[in-house]
Amino acid sequence: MANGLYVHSEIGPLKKVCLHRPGEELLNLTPDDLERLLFDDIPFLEVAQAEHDKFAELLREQGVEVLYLEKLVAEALDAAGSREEFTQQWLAESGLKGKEARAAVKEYMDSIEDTKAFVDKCIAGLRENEIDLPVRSSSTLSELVGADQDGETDLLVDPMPNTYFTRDPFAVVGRGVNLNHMFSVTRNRETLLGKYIFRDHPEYKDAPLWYRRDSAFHTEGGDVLNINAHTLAIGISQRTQAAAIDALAQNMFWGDNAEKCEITDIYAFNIPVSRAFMHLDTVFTQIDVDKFTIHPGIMGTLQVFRLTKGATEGEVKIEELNDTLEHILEKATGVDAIKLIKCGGGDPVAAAREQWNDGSNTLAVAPGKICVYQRNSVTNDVLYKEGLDLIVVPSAELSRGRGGPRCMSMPFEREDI
Ligand SMILES: NC(=O)NCCC[C@H](N)C(=O)O
Repeated sequence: MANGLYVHSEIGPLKKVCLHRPGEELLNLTPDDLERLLFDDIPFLEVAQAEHDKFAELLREQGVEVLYLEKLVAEALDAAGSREEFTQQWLAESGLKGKEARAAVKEYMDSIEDTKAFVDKCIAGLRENEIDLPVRSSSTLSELVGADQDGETDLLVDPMPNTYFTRDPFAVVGRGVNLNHMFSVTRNRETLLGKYIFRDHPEYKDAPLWYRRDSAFHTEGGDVLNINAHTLAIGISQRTQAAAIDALAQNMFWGDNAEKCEITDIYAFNIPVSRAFMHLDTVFTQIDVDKFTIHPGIMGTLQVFRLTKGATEGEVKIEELNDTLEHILEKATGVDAIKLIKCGGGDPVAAAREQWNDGSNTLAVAPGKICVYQRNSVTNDVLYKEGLDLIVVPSAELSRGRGGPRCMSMPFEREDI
């Protein structure tokens, strides 16, 4: 069994990370589709790519091996001969209406010889004017009513513009993976990419899954923080339902792969439901052994629960922790004194503005050494003063998707601390 996954913390020296360079999917964003596709503005692709290339280069300079998601998927499909199966599933989840349209898109996708180019196209989406669609057969009501009902759109298949936020469709925990069922229909298609990597890729196949994309409840990787080998923090948020955490705990403690799972304690943080706070990592990330960045807006309002394995088959114990966040984190991490560093330096206006552009969303490449967005200058000054080593990522265009360095990365391997 091949499985090159190993993540036991948020801050251990980063060895391998999975990214996606934003591609033509961003050229298929139009103002009318922004809200549905979970964007707030249309990034300028050329600049977004240059910023992303810089992010990758900065990571490589730190000795991190950068893996590209689309390449991994292509390698997985080629290695296992599973491109046909993938295509069928991608088509089934593409929102295409009618047999004829589906057959025409299938023919077009099959004609792309190179598997990497095919995966890029699956992510980019398809415009109506890209293929010769057969005249509508009028054989189904949905074809007759068509776009008028769904709102005008010139897209035949939606793009997956959020793919560069590799943090969310799956999350590596220990030596296994939460393969998520995501909150939105549009983003849930990204989990298909993960399904084939962790099933078919020569280096990452047969990964034990702690969560499955066909689960009933939704959860996303931005809510998952690896505190240590045995402790997981997870947000109850707009994107992760409490019921998904119940299911995850059940799988980790009692599921088919439970003997491979090292997690014994799951801390569930109930954060306010809003677009600005969509995931736990938009308000809270670990940056050093004893330090976290935090959006001050959530302090004092947090309800926290601890889930542990019960004594009888299938039992999960749940206790509510009534203590300060610092004390709860001290207990979770085993560190004597935890320091919470406020985004925006405590100024509510700077905090709200910089949190909107992911001031609390940092990626650690080692304890105390973190990637941050350049634009969050107030928060970055505070972090410098606290002694952190900052790797500054240009962010004028990347930030328009509402995700920061942590959102744009999924660690596959970290050294233990
Ligand atoms: N972990 C994260 O906070 N990811 C950012 C995701 C942004 C994306 N536009 C979304 O709404 O899902």
